[in-house]
Amino acid sequence: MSNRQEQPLLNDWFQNHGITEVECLVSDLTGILKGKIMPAGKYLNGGRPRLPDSIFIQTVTGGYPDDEDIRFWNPAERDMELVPDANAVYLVPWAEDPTAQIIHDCFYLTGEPVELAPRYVLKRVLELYAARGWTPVIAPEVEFYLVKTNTDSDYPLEPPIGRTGRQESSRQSFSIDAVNEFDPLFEEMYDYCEAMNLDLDTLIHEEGAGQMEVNFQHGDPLCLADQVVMFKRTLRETALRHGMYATFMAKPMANEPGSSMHIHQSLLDAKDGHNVFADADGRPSKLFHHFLGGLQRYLPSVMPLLAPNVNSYRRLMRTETSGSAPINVEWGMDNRTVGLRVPVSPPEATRVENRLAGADANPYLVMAASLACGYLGLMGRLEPRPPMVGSAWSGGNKLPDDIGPALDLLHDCQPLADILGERFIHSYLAVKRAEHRAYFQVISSWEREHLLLRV
Ligand SMILES: NC(=O)CC[C@H](N)C(=O)O
Repeated sequence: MSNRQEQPLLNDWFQNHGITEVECLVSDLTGILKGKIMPAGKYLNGGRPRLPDSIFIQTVTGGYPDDEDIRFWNPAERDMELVPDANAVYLVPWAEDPTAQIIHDCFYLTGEPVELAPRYVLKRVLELYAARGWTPVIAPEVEFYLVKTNTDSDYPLEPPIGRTGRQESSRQSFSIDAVNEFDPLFEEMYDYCEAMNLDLDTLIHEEGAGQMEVNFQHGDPLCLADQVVMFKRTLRETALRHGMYATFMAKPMANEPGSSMHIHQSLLDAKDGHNVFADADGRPSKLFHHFLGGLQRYLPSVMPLLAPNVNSYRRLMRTETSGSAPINVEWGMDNRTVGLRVPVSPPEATRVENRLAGADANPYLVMAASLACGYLGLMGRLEPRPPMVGSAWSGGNKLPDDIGPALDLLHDCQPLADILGERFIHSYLAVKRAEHRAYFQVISSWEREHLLLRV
């Protein structure tokens, strides 16, 4: 069954698959799936689970920010009703009893949507585009590492053991055999993804030891953000079944490159479906340049959504092991040293690849943030700087180099708050600042190593 089904088909779909249980899912700010499990019968009879809106002000460690700002923006823990999106209904292919997993939208009992929900933040940006007669198209690429299981957080992660019984010890970019080391795992991953109608395009080996990348077929941003969320869950589960972990941390190992979530973006005319990023003569259009101008102007301010953790900025630091992680918001044709790569393509596929986001980011928020920056460029008719020809590495880091300064930039950018939602931005800032404080309370091995007997 296609994921683009209509609500009345839900009953039929449940019946065809003999569904007995439903997992009602909502992505929190981090991308962690929160929700409730229900018997299918109750669900089909109209039973709708409720959750408090505080799931959207929860930190990754399960705490809540404790400051004035958050109390102002979230004065009560209000109940929300979870409403299924009939286009986001998937099987749980690994479940013993036939189980559905359904992505839900959140509404207050008074009927208004909950502005704090990442999926809603993306929806409101898409509505702005729809009001102008434009349909954004996105193709995400997600990198990840397979690693040995690791149950003691004090120990660094290690590459897993493949079919040969060995660990990778050198760069194996694009090697088919290095992917096949994990054949049984990937066979199962493909089976699961097929059962869930996740539209994977390609799988490749990336630069790092045990690092892979999957590309998704381009399409509707909301549908693709749902798919990335479901893919992450599916892969983590598959890896566990094969005695490994799959991790989407942005920089899981100090001596290996980080993992990104690149997103290719184009814009269609909603009426006739033509790509408005190309002119009639096939050349990149004025709109394309304004979109790029918006990305250049506003991406530094939206970094906390693309690089949401302390760990995310370790990926973006230029070192011998940083690989091709970008450190700037320059653009260029067919150039992987810039943050905004414009691939050589036929006019109908004219697009920009935003290479800034880490694999650790929430896909709803990455797409919302990037499209919001482009939208501001379109509205303000911003012009980009001239394209970068050749290497952009030497220009220095043009992006915030840590989550703290990144949060300050987001705080100071009113145009982004107007688009993404004032209440969302303030809650997000409070949650991220609380996480940053919690991180600072941990004394690291570096401090014990270098400061213990020297200062
Ligand atoms: N294929 C690539 O471009 C590698 C990207 C790199 N791993 C990053 O983190 O950005």
